[in-house]
Amino acid sequence: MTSPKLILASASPRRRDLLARIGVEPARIAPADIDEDPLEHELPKEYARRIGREKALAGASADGFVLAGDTVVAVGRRILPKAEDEATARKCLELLSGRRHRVLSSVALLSPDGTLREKLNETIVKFKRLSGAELSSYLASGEWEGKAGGYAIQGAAEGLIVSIQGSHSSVMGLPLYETRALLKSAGFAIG
Ligand SMILES: Cc1cn([C@H]2C[C@H](O)[C@@H](COP(=O)(O)OP(=O)(O)OP(=O)(O)O)O2)c(=O)[nH]c1=O
Repeated sequence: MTSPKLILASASPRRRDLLARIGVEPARIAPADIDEDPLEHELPKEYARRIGREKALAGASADGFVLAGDTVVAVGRRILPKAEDEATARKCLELLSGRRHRVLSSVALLSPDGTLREKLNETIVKFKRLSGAELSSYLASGEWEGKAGGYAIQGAAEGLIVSIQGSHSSVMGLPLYETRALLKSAGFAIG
């Protein structure tokens, strides 16, 4: 009998690269097309958990494990958007400048028998106070595009980050410690 395969329900190339670091190669990539709008009054942690879960459930498959995740940048109870344009990225970065914020990354794993397991990582990131020139130069890099909170730690933004308390992989999109633990507890063979 062949062991069940892994389906990654994510369009994010970063999640694929991060998984490869722990020796996991998905057999298939099947991005979930779900409504990612937060519910009214939904708290950031609840939102991250719900979206991770919904992505995994949308990819439900009888012949494999389905792995999904969601990364949310939050300031207090406020969920920052994914920056799709420069004005949104600027607003996010002005808000993050000189202060701490939370990055919440959920990971959800659906087993072939229908069992859903999930974990959430919370990491605190602190940005330096950004000067006008720093802000403009970061915006010109375009690295913020499609990123939650308008920055990508895996690029130039790391030069503007004073500290990170928690998990670097989580800020990038997939908390590897939690992901490995979930896969192990579900009985998925990790190399
Ligand atoms: C804060 C931060 C976010 N991000 C990215 C990770 C996620 O791709 C994105 C948050 O959006 P997500 O909805 O978590 O992921 P996605 O849209 O890329 O992929 P899919 O929904 O198909 O799984 O922001 C970084 O790459 N680096 C960072 O430092």
